[in-house]
Amino acid sequence: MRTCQINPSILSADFTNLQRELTRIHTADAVHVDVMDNHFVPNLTIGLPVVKRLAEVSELPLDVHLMISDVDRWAPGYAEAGAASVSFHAEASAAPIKLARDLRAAGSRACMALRPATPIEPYLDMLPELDMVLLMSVEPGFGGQAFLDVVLPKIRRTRRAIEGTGLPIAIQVDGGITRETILRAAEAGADVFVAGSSVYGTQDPAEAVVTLRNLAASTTVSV
Ligand SMILES: O=C(CO)[C@H](O)[C@H](O)COP(=O)(O)O
Repeated sequence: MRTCQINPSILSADFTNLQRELTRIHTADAVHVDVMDNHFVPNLTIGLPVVKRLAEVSELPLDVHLMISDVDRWAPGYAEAGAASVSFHAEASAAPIKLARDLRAAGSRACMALRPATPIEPYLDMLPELDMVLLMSVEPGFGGQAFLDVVLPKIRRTRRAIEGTGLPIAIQVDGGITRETILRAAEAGADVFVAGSSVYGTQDPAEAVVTLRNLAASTTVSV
C-alpha cells in the first residue's frame, strides 16, 4: 500500500464554528485552509488573523493555500504564523524561487500551486526548491466543482520530473476529489489530496477521510 494523505478543505466547513469543524476531521493528515482575496480569485474567505488562531487551536497541521495576489509580500507571514505548509500560486508570484526559500526559512514547507491551464514545464528547474507541488483540478475560487480530467497528463509529467530529481517532493491535487476521481489522480502520481465537499458534505467527515485515504493508497502509480 502507498502512503497517501487527505487534507480536508475548510472551504466546505461551517465558518461560524471552525474549531468544532476541525474536530470533525480528526482522522485527517492536515487541514487545508483556503485563503482567497477576491482579486486573484472571485471569492473572499479568511486571512492572516484567522489563520493565526487556527494554528493556535488546531491539533492538525495547517496546509495553507494562498489564492491571493501580491503573494510574495504576504506568504511568509503565514509560515511565521505556524502553517506547516504554505502554497503560493506561480501565476501570482514575481519571484517564486525567492519566495520558496523565504517560506522554508520561516519554518514551513514550500509549495507552489498551478491553475489547471498553467504548465509545469517552466518550473521544472526549481523543483528542488519545493516540498510540494499543488496541481489544481478545478479553477480556483469555489468548492463543489467537477474534477478536470485534463490535468491528469500534467500530474503524470510532474511525477516523472520529481522522480528524476530523487527528492521527496509531494504532489497535491485540489478540486473535485471524490471516491471516483481520487483513483485517477492517485494513479497519475498524486499523493496528497484536498477534499472539501466529499468530506464535509457527508454525515461522518472523519470516516470519509479514512475511506478516501484507503482508496488512494490502494492504487498503483502508472506514469
Ligand atoms: O481550492 C479550492 C477551491 O479553489 C478548494 O480547496 C477545492 O475546490 C476543494 O473543494 P471541493 O473538494 O468541494 O472541490
